[in-house]
Amino acid sequence: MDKQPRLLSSKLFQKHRQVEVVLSRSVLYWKEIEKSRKRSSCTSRESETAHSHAVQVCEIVAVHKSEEDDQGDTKRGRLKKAKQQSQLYPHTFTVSYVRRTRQHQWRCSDVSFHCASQALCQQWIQVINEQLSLLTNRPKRLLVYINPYGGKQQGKRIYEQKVAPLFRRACISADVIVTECANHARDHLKTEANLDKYDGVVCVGGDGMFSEIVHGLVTRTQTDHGVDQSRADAELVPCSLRIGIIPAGSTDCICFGTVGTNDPVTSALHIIVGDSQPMDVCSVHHGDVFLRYSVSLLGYGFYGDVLTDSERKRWLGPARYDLSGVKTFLSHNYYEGTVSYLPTADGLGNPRDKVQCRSGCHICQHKHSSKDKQWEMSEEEEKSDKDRWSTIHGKFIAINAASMSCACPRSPKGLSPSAHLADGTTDLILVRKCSRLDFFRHLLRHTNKDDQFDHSFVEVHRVRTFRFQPFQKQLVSREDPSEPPKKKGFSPMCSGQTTCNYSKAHSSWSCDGEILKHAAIQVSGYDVNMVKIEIPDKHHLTRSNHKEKLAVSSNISQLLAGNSYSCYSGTTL
Ligand SMILES: Nc1ncnc2c1ncn2[C@@H]1O[C@H](COP(=O)(O)OP(=O)(O)OP(=O)(O)O)[C@@H](O)[C@H]1O
Ligand SMILES: CCCCCCCCCCCCC/C=C/[C@@H](O)[C@H](CO)NC(C)=O
Ligand SMILES: [Ca+2]
Repeated sequence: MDKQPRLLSSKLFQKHRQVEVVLSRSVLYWKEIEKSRKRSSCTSRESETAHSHAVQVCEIVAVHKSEEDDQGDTKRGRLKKAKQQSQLYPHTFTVSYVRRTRQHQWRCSDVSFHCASQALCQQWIQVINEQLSLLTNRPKRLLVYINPYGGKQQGKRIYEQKVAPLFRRACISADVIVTECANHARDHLKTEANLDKYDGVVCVGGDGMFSEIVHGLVTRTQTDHGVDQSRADAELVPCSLRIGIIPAGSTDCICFGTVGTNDPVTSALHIIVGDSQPMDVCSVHHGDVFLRYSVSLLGYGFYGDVLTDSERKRWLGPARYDLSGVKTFLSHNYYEGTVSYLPTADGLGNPRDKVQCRSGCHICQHKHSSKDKQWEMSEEEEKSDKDRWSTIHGKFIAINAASMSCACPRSPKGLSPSAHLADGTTDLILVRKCSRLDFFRHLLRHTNKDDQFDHSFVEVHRVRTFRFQPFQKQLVSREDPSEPPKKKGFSPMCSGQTTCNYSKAHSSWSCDGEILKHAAIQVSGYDVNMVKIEIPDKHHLTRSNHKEKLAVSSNISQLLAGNSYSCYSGTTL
C-alpha cells in the first residue's frame, strides 16, 4: 500500500461488497472489507481479505458521476441485497483507468463506487479531478489527422470507434481532419494550422503518414523562426508540439517499435496519460539539397526495391509488401557502391550487444542529459573525426540504416534489435552479395530468435553519420569521406547494365517508406539534437509490467529540437 498521506478515505460499496477506498497523491486503492461473525462473541468484526486493488493516479483516465445506480450484480440471490445497498448508497462515481493486458496492450477499465451521500460522491470526484489536473503532461486539445487510405483503409473507423470515445471520456477535445490527398496533413501543418490552439498532433495512419506530420511540424517551426532547413548546417529550432500515433498503416513500425504493439486503444491510452518517448531523427541530403528526415528505416537495395515495387500495388493494402518482397527476393539484385561512415564513440553500445532499448534506457538518458558530458565531443575529438571515418566499397544486396529497432508485426525484434530509440545513432547494416539461399537465411532470422548479423556476408556498425555513393564509371574516389561530396559527384548515374549481373545499376532509398529521388546521399550525423522527444515520466518502467519488452509508449512526444543540422538526435514526437 502507498506510504503517502491519505487525501481521502471512505467506506463505500463496490458492486455488493463494502470496500475501503483510499486516495493518496499517487495511488487510488480499494480493499474489500469482509464482515464475518465471530461465533464466540457474536459480534461482527471487519477482517481484511486478499481482494485489494491499486491504480496509479497517473493512469486514471477520468472520473465521472454515474447516472445509473445498478450495482453490477444481477445474480438473483444477491439482487435483493444489492437493491438494499443501492438504496443505502445511491450515489455512484466511476473511475476509468488503464489496465495492462498481455503483450504490452492496454485497455480502459471502469470501477464504480457507491456512496451514501451526494456530498461524499461529489467530494471523491472533485479530489480525484484535482489530482488529475496536477498531471501537466496530459494533453487537453489535440489536432488529429486521419489518413483514410493507409493500411487496410480503416483509419476513420479506428478513430471513430476506438479512439474518439476514449478521448471524450478523458475530456480531450479533438479537431479532426480527414486527409484528402497525400501531403494534405504536411501542408496544412506547414502553413495553415493554428498550432497555438493545441497540445499535440495525432497521426492516424502508418509510418508514411507519421513521416508527413514530422515534416510538416519541423518545417513549420523552422519557417516560423526563419531557419533554412535545406542547409545541412542550419541550427534547427525545437517544435513545441508532441505527436501521437494511432496505428492504422501497413507496417506501423514506429508505433510497434516504441509502444511494443500496434493497437489503437493502447496508443490512445498512452496519449491520454501523456506518455512520451524520445526518438532519433536523421536528416538526409543529396549534396546541399535537403531530401527528407527519417526516423525508422533508410533502406537501399532490397528494401528500396521492395518499396518501389510495392507502391505500384497500393491497392493490395499491407499484402503488397509480401508480394513485392517475394518478387524482389527472387530478382536477387545487388548494387555496387561506396559506403563511408563515422562510427560512434565508445559508450553507446554496439548493435550486437543484445541490450534492448526500453523506457528509461540509460544509454538514451545519458545522451539527453546536458550535464553528462560522457558522450559529448570535445573540439579535438571532433577534429579527429576526419581520421575516424571508414570507407567500404562493395557489392551489396541491402544497405539498411535503422535509427530504431524497426520492430513490426512481420519482424517482432526488428531489423536491428539492439538499436536505441534516442541515442543519436543509427545502426548501419551492410548485406553483401551472397547466394539466394544465404540471403533467405538472413531474412528468415528477422522472424525468429537467431542473430541475423551472424553471417559472413553481413556487417553492422553503430554510426553517427554515413554517406553512400553508388558506383559510377566516371567516379573518382574522394579522398576525405567526411567532406560532403562535390556537386559533380552526383552527375547522372551509370545507366544500363554495368557491374550488376542481374539488375540495374542503381536501387533507390526507401526513407520511412517513401522513395528518395537520389541514390547518392549523406545522412547527417552530429551529436547535438535536431529534434528531441522527452520522457517526462522516468518511472514508467517501474510501474509497468516488468516482462514488457518496451515498457513505454511513445505515443505522444514533444518536439524540443535542440540545435544543429543533424541527424540522429532525439526528436520530440
Ligand atoms: N487522403 C489521402 N489520399 C492518398 N494518400 C494519402 C492520403 N493521406 C495520406 N496519404 C499518403 O499515404 C501514404 C501512406 O500512408 P500510411 O503511412 O498511413 O499507410 P501505409 O503506407 O499503408 O502504412 P506504412 O507506412 O505503415 O507501411 C503516406 O505517405 C501519405 O502521404
Ligand atoms: C522469409 C521471410 C522473410 C521475412 C522478412 C521479414 C523482414 C521484415 C522487416 C520489415 C522491416 C520494416 C522496417 C520498416 C520500414 C518502414 O519504414 C516502411 C514504411 O512503413 N515499411 C517497409 C516495409 O519498408
Ligand atoms: Ca538510434
